[in-house]
Amino acid sequence: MTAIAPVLTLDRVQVGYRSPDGGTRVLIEGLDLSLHPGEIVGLWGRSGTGKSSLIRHLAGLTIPLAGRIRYRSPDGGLDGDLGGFAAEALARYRREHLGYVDQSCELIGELSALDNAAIWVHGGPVAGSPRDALDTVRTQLERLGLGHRLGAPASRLSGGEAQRVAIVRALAKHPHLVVADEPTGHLDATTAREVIALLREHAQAGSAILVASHDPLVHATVDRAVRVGED
Ligand SMILES: Nc1ncnc2c1ncn2[C@@H]1O[C@H](COP(=O)(O)OP(=O)(O)OP(=O)(O)O)[C@@H](O)[C@H]1O
Repeated sequence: MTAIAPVLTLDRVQVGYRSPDGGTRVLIEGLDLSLHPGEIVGLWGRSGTGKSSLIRHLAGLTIPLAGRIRYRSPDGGLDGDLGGFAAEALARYRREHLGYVDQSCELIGELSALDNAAIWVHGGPVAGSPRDALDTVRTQLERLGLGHRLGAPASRLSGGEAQRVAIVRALAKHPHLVVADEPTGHLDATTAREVIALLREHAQAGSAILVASHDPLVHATVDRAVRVGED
C-alpha cells in the first residue's frame, strides 16, 4: 500500500519575528510536523506562545526565522518551499490551494455577507459550475445561522457573524490545505459545533486541516494535536 504523501511538511521551523532594532525573538524552536489529506490537527499552546505567528508563516504571509515549510499539492502541481516560492507560485498557493481563517476575519465592508463568502466563486478557481458553488456557499451560511444576514453589508456584522462568513469563504474553494486561527473564538457552543462539523466534512473530502484553538470543543474533535510552548 502506498502511504499518502503529506500536503505540508515542517522541518525544524523556528517561529518568531525580527524586531525593528535588528534583533530576533524566537517563539517556537525547531518544529517538525506533517499534515496529511483527510486529517484535522490541533495546535495547542498557552496565549502568546506563537501559534498565530506560526499560522501566518503557513499562510505565506511571513517567513520563519529558520527551517523549511514545504507544500505539495496532492496532484503534485504545486510543490516547493513556501520561502522559496516566486511571487506567482505564492499567489497561486494562497488563491487556489489554501483556505486561511485568521483571527481578525477581515471582510470587505461594502460587500454583503454572501458576496464576501463567495468571493472566490466570483473571481477565482472553483470546481464545477459557479451557480452550484454559490448555492453551496449560501447553504453553508444558512447552516451556520446566517440565513437572515446574507444581504447585510459585512461592515454591519457582529464579530461572530463575520467569523462565520470568513470560515465559509475559506472553505468555498475546497482547498487542499486549511489553516484556521481560533475559528470558533467568537461563537456559541451550538454554532461552534456546526463549524467543527463543516471542517470535518472538508477533511473527509480530502483537505488537510490545522486549527489553532483554546476551545475545548475543538480539542475534543481533532485527530491529533501538536503542543507548542510550556504547559
Ligand atoms: N512582528 C511582531 N512584532 C512584535 N511582537 C510580535 C510580532 N509577532 C508576534 N509578536 C509577539 O509574539 C508573541 C506571540 O504572538 P502570537 O500571536 O503568535 O501568540 P499566540 O500563541 O497566537 O497567542 P493567542 O493564543 O493569545 O492568540 C506575542 O507576545 C506577540 O505580541
